[in-house]
Amino acid sequence: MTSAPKQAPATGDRASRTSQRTTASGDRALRGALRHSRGRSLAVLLCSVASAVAALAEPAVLGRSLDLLLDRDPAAGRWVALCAALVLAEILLDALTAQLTGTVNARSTAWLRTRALRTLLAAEPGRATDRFAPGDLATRLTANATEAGTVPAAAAGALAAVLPPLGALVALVLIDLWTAAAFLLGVPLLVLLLRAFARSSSAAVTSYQRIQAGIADRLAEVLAGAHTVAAAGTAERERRRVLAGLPGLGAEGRAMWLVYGRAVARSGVLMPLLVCLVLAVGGIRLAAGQLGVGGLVAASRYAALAAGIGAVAAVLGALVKGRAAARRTAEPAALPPVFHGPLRLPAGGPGALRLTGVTVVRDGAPVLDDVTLTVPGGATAAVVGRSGAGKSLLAAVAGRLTDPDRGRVLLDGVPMEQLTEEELRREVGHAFARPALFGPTVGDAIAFGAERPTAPEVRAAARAAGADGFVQRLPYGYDTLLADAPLSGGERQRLGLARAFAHAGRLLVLDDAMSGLDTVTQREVELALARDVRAGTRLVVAHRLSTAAGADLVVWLDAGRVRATGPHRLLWRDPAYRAVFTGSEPEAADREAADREAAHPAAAEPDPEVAR
Ligand SMILES: Nc1ncnc2c1ncn2[C@@H]1O[C@H](COP(=O)(O)OP(=O)(O)OP(=O)(O)O)[C@@H](O)[C@H]1O
Repeated sequence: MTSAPKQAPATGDRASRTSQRTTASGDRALRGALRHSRGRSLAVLLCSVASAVAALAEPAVLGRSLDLLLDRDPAAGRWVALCAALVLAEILLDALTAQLTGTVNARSTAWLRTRALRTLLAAEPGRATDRFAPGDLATRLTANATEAGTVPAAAAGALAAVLPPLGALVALVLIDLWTAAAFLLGVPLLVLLLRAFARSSSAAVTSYQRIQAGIADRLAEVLAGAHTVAAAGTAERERRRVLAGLPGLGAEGRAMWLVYGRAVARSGVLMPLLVCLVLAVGGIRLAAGQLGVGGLVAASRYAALAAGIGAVAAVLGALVKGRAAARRTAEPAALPPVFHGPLRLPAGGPGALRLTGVTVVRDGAPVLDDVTLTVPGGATAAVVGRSGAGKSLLAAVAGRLTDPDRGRVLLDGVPMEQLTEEELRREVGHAFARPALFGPTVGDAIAFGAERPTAPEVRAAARAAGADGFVQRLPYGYDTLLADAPLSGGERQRLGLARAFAHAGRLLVLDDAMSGLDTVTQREVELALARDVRAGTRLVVAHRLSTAAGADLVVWLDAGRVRATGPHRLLWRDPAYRAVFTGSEPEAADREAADREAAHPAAAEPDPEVAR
């Protein structure tokens, strides 16, 4: 099946609405993560606030100790001990905060990632990869989720980060109004600095993350197509294409560091200037006898603490980065889930399949157009048609891997979307041309499904799919690790078929699932399917004439529409139908058919069994 173009660029109002929506869903995800680690986040908040309080109390206690020591007051010992206790408490609380922050980060990341993954898997198959390239999705669920996961702890720590500077300012006011006034002179500059930092770093971070995901995506694409790239001799060109984003990434990275560096440099100049100013004013006040030595020491320490407001830039930076990352993680999680109803199928039903007026629209155009057909219960229907006719889409709709935009699909009279998920997946099976195999071992790959078949059932299914022979020859048979089992395309297909057979329900959809089998093996598998697998309705997408000839009914698709349904032998009289298999124009197909008919004469008149 052809995939749709990735993420069309949005423009103007639409782009801004999309951006607002993704920001809102990112923030919602962050609130969820915060709720999930509420207790530990609160502990981070309490520990960091307690540490900040200890840091705030320390200069005052130190100043007081100094004054008492200078006065040779016997109470000085108690104050020195208090000072030491405060320093110790600060160290212990910081260590605890670091440990708790690590836990909160890990839990929040896991929550965000699980949530995104759950919604991705609950969405219609293919929807996510239609909208997001695989490498991009991988980055969103790994690196971006990790960055977003730091937000709850960073938010809890942010309060503690502003507490010492603000508290220090209050302490300055209490110690001496003039020293506080000297410090306040520089505050407007500080505020401007922080605002500029938040604004410019947010844009650079978003752009950096987007380019990074682009590189990851192209890399995943090239790795998946490594054989094609090698065969085409385009490795160098692909290397350049994958890394094409590097200069942009470098530029955004430099921009990020430049913004950060400028903020640090400006605050690096501003802060010592402020402390010097406070010391100068404090010195004048000391000389004037308005301030004691301890007061001056405390004021200088508080000025340094208050100047630490610049460190808030780092916390702010982490929050900005995390929020941008949360937006990216939450975006795929906004895909709508597939709806499942509460109904079950009638017991013992034959698996009659009915499609009425089924239309599937992709990229604004119908790719299945008003398809109506009936496959009687227990019958095998072959779906044939030229490449791109819509066969795979029809198979996906019939097995409810995708929902039609219009029309209905009924199994034994029950609308598919009204079935419970368990009933749907128990009664409707699929096999594909390029199956993905899951499970540590070969046996697990066949057993993979909602309900696990027994080992004899797995073997029986493998026998029916023509897989038992080569599986037995593997070093540990069914227990061979998939990673250690070198499989050809046809062998993979047979394992995929075995998986479908082991879980066969009343409807089995085989989408080109035997294309890699030689004709003799295919015949054997078809016989075994009829003989050894649970009886039911089969919908078989096929390009081979023998499959159409062996089916009870053929559904002939042409450009997304049903051109005719009927038995193969009757459809075969139509040169256009024959051309589907011979690949030639109808006239040439006509000649070929005439030659064939000369060898195997068949009725020539149109037949009422063929529906058009
Ligand atoms: N997700 C999608 N987005 C856009 N177009 C799609 C999507 N899926 C399928 N199509 C289009 O629908 C049409 C039918 O595709 P489908 O895969 O069903 O064809 P097919 O008959 O199975 O072809 P083939 O025999 O080559 O496998 C094609 O033109 C394809 O480009």
